[in-house]
Amino acid sequence: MTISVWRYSHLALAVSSFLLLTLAAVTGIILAFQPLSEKVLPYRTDHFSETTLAGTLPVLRKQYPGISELTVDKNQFVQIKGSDAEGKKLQAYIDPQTGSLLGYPAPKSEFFEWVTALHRSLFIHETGRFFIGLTAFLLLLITVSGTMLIIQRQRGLKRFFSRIVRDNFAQYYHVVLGRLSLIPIFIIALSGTYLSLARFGLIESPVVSAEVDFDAIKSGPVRDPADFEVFKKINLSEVQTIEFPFSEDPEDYYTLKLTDREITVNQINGDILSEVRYPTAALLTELNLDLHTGRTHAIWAVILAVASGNILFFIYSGFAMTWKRRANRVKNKYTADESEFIILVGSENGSTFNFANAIHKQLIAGGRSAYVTELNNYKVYPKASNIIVMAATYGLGNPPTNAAHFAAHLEKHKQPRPVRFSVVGFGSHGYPDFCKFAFEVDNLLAKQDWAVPALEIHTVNDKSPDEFGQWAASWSQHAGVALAISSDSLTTRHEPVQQLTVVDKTTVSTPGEAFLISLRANNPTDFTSGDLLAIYPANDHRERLYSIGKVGSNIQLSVKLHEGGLGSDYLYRLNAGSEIGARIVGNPHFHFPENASSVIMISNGTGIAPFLGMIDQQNAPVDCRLYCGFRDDASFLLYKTSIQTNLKNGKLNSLHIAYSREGAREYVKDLLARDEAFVAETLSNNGVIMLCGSLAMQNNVVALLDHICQTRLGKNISYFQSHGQVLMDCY
Ligand SMILES: Cc1cc2nc3c(=O)[nH]c(=O)nc-3n(C[C@H](O)[C@H](O)[C@H](O)COP(=O)(O)O)c2cc1C
Repeated sequence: MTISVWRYSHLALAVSSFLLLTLAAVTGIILAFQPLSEKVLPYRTDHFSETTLAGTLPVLRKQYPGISELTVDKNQFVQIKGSDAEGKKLQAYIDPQTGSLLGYPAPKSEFFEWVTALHRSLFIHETGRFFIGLTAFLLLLITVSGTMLIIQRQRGLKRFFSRIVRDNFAQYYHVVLGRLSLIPIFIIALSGTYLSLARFGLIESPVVSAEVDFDAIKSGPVRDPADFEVFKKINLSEVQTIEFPFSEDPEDYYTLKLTDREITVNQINGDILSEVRYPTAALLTELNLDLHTGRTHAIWAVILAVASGNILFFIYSGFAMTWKRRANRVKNKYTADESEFIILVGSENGSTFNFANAIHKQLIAGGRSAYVTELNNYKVYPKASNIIVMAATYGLGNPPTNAAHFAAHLEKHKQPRPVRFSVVGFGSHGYPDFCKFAFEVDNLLAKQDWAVPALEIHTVNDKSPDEFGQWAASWSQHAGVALAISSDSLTTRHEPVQQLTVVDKTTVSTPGEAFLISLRANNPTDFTSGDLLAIYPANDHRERLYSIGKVGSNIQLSVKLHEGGLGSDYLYRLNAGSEIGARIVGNPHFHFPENASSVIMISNGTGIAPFLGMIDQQNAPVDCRLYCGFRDDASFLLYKTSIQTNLKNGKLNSLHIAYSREGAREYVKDLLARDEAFVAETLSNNGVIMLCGSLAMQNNVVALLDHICQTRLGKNISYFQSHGQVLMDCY
């Protein structure tokens, strides 16, 4: 089944149930505190679980001759009912072994009663119960469709719990929390559905009662109840209620309502008079009540409260995601048939529409007829001279939902005249199949006899406005259409910045060299090596990202000073003590692996920055090796001291340097080619390879790694990428 079916079902179910689901979740959170508030009462005794009926019933009957009933509640509090020595009504919690009085039951909390009624029936009796039952069932379906979506997103059940790439807050936590609370929410939904079905008689749960044959009741021999075999065998923890004999007559007997059966016992000789097991449906009803209310275990009650809280978060984040998707849709001024420029978009979460809109607006403003639509709507465009495809990639290099039928439509609809085309792929290097779908679209278009390639395919990593700007500039030149795309309209709004103070900065003698700058967050902040620091050099939309090395508790960046470079120039002009506003962006896909025993770090140039921090942070016995490339020995000098210290103290096991402009004039790839066997061994022993630096280096190294993987391990590199064994953060 395609992702769209599950997504639309998930959304439709959520939309149809969100009001009642919100109410049920809020009341559910409150009600989870009811068992917690009861469990703290001091009526539970330490020896409860070792007490048998033989040890308690004779004691109680002697101490309270007017006792008529004993109940054990879900908190394991023992309560008796009857009359006291003066014949007054008695209802109290007691210690089952000594019979001593522990306290009197308080009247039920009106607040909890009120919330329970709202939770169960919305105060409208059976109608309300029906709607609440329906909501529980819809929640069950939402859980199933959500699970299917996670399986598809994670590309298989096996990787259900593997790393999630962070796209945006709502989406990331919708999935992360969804995975964590899946089982409790499934249980809440299933038990709620079951209880409603039982309540409406759709699951029959007949009340059974033991039948006693009065003719068979014997009046002897008289035995001490403490010696009754049946009482010796039954523990208090198995008891729900015990009805005591009304008088001393043999015809009056004990009725033991246990958790799984009902037994009647002759009060004279301890014979079992009758025994009947409860039907499975009744046992299941009890189990579902326990699971749905958390009344038996405090920890489970807390889990239910947290899971109900998560349901509220899912409602918020689910709608936030949907809103974002819809907000980016387009309004067309011209029809498809009258437009010269056709922009076809493949987008799952809507951000690619943002880019398409920017181009669309510019074309319209320039007096051109342009039309934007989804790739699935592809058809014949009689007046088209240019087609631009902007396509994201999802899952196993799959098309987004709104592009899934493009290939079939393309086969069917031939354009009547030559049309120039250009494909822009939107993707993320965090995924193994970078922009795969866009490449497929490019290939498919290239095969059409009417299609004339205008440009080579362009890719945009992580919605980079700069990379998109590069494509826009090339395309506008090629198509002879003026475009002025401001990154303002493309940069997604960023979260508030925080203040950092410059601790230290090295100097350079000429532009083109790199420098190190260390910053300290003014307020405590959680970050680690591999995260990114976003700075805003001109205090406007323009954002520059740098890979962080956490050295000590400081943020250390390694920056190449570009002449006139916005970010590098800004950072270089800072002095110790200066304050800047910046934002730490979590980049979990490039954190040092938690469980690997060996890690190969590969970098070129300033890509060494996160590794300096990762090496510095080492305190576990991980075999860390660094392969790095520089122009010459002078470029390496900046990092030499700290690396040599870490080599000496054992945090780094070995260092391999390639100089491209002196000595053997080689690249980091050449070093790896020499150590091919070791690279293969690292991967086959579940080690991890991390790459940081330029995309050119990444391309060369990935090609080599793929060759090593295929020849020595019989697998493609994508196998190791999807198992989190090859991590990349290149730019
Ligand atoms: C669940 C998920 C899977 C993704 N899979 C890939 C992938 O396989 N290859 C890739 O290059 N990008 C992948 N991406 C990144 C998206 O293609 C990228 O963020 C794109 O800009 C999103 O565009 P949209 O908001 O228009 O859907 C994935 C993103 C998500 C959330």
